[in-house]
Amino acid sequence: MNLNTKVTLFFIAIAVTLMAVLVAISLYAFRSFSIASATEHIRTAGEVVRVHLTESMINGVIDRRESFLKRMLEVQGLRSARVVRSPELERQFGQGLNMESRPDAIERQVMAGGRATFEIFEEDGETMFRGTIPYIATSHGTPNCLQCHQVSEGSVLGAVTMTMSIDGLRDKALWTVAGITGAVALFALLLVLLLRRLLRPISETATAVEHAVQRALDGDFKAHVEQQTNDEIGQIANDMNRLLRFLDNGLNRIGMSVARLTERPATPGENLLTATIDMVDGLSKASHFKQAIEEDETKSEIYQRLSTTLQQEFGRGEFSLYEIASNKKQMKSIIVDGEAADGCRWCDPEILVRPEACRVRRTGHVVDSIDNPGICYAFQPPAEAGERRHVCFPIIQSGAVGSIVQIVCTPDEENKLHECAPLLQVYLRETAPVLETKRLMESLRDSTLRDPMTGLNNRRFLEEYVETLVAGVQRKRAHAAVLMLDLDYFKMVNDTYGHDAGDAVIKALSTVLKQSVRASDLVIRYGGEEFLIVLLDSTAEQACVIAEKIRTEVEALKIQIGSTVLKKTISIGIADFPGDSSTFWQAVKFADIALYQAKETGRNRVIRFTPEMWSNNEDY
Ligand SMILES: Nc1nc2c(ncn2[C@@H]2O[C@H](COP(=O)(O)OP(=O)(O)OP(=O)(O)O)[C@@H](O)[C@H]2O)c(=O)[nH]1
Repeated sequence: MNLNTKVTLFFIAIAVTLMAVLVAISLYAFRSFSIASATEHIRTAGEVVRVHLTESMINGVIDRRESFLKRMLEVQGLRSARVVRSPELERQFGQGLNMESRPDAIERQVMAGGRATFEIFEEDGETMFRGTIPYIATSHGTPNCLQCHQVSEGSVLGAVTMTMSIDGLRDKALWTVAGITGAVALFALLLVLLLRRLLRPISETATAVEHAVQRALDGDFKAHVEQQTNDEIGQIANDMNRLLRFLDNGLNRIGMSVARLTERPATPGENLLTATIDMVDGLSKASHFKQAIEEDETKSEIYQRLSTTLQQEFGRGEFSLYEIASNKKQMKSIIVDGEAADGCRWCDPEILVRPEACRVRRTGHVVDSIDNPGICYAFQPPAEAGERRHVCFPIIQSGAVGSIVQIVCTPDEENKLHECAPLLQVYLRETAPVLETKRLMESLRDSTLRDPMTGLNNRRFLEEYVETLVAGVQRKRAHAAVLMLDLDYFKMVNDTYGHDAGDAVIKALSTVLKQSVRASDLVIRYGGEEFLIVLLDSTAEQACVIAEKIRTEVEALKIQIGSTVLKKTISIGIADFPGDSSTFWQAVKFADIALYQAKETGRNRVIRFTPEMWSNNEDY
């Protein structure tokens, strides 16, 4: 119900109530007036009858009383008039004249009480007013009643009863009330019409403002509120239009800027306000995400955070994160469906060894099988998963695809995935430089811990890693064998064939060493032509077997240097940690002592450290 209707109904209710009160008061007033008027009439007529009766008695023509009473009835409205005698008068003068009937109950009551009585009653459909007035004997009047009547002062001599119709009075009253009511109703109607006319601009402006606000809530700020007056209401319409223009302009600019940032295409008919709020919200979250990954220590932490974001912010359950190796010849599966992984679930595993098979890696563009079904042959979801689509996003680092995010969805999730794709790309754009920085830092750090010629870890790496290594051995209550290896007469190679030949020998040896131990073991280039191997979960006795194998392989190794084939031997010293020493570096020292022993006793041999070697420490 609008304001105009409400106010109209309110005024009509007030007008009706006022008219009802007015009619009630008027009717009551007219009734009181009619009764008072009729009473006065009857009192006057009664007095006339009394004077006439007295005069008739004095003049001896009382027998004409009845004709007088009959003539009285000719007075307009008067319907009956009669006189009755009191018992005292009957006792003195008898029962009365011919027309004089017996007093009725009211007359008897009036004569007994000496007080006039008036009443209204209905007769033959007519409203009648009856009055019965007593005649009281008094000696003070002229003539003196007590001269003729043998009664005491104040006695009732008789009563006159007259009836008159008050229909005429009632009709007049009703017509008057009807006239007043009609006039008031007309006035109220005019008032309501005037009020409605005054309220119309307020009501219409309020309705227009309401519609404009509703459209604004739906993201449409193009509504216009018509200015109908030049007063405050018109000012409200004006201000509303200014506000709408300001919001429309401002939100359009914000929306366009945010849309440019997110590269999100506008959807026709979308709510601009909520879309902008969502986009700003998304950008804010992406910014927090960037801050978080910048503070992450390693790439794997970043990948893990990205995985958690895909699950929690984007509601994705099926996805893969891949990383392209720095030599670009391999691809590593980092996370699949939220879990750390080293294989593929959604793609042909061939991409891991031949990254070119991955379309995103090859093209550097988003690969979307929703828009282009079957676009990538490498996408091979497992049969039990059912029908699936994929959108793969590249994360560009140093101008090339460094990592890949693959999102997998069912056909009915296609739209949802497309909707969140722009924001996801914002996250990936934020991730790219951070991943790149981390990758560079890791590679820089790796280079300081690695010997560039052989690719083996260096002594510095061992120094950094030793704490973890010792903790692992102690936790598992296991043994680690420390092997110290040194090429025999290596100086001779340099001196005879040159430094490059010496380098080639060292490289060939490092390959043999790497291939001779497990991937979990450590092979370290400890010095120039000196190497250190830590065999984890291995006692010195088991290490002796491996060391012997290394020795024989090196002995059999043929290194081609130009037209010459070189053959070298190696000496190896072995110590057991913690079997020989409770500290790791002491075990290294013991392995070195054993190596020295091997050199001293002829080279090309494996010597296991014994405590006696240490007791002769001063020899070394
Ligand atoms: N080519 C080459 N030579 C190196 C490298 N690092 C150390 N050397 C050389 O390796 C030689 C080490 O020789 P020595 O430790 O004196 O002893 P050796 O000749 O190996 O004899 P023994 O160890 O006693 O059997 C030195 O001449 C170093 O210059 C390297 O990276 N490349």
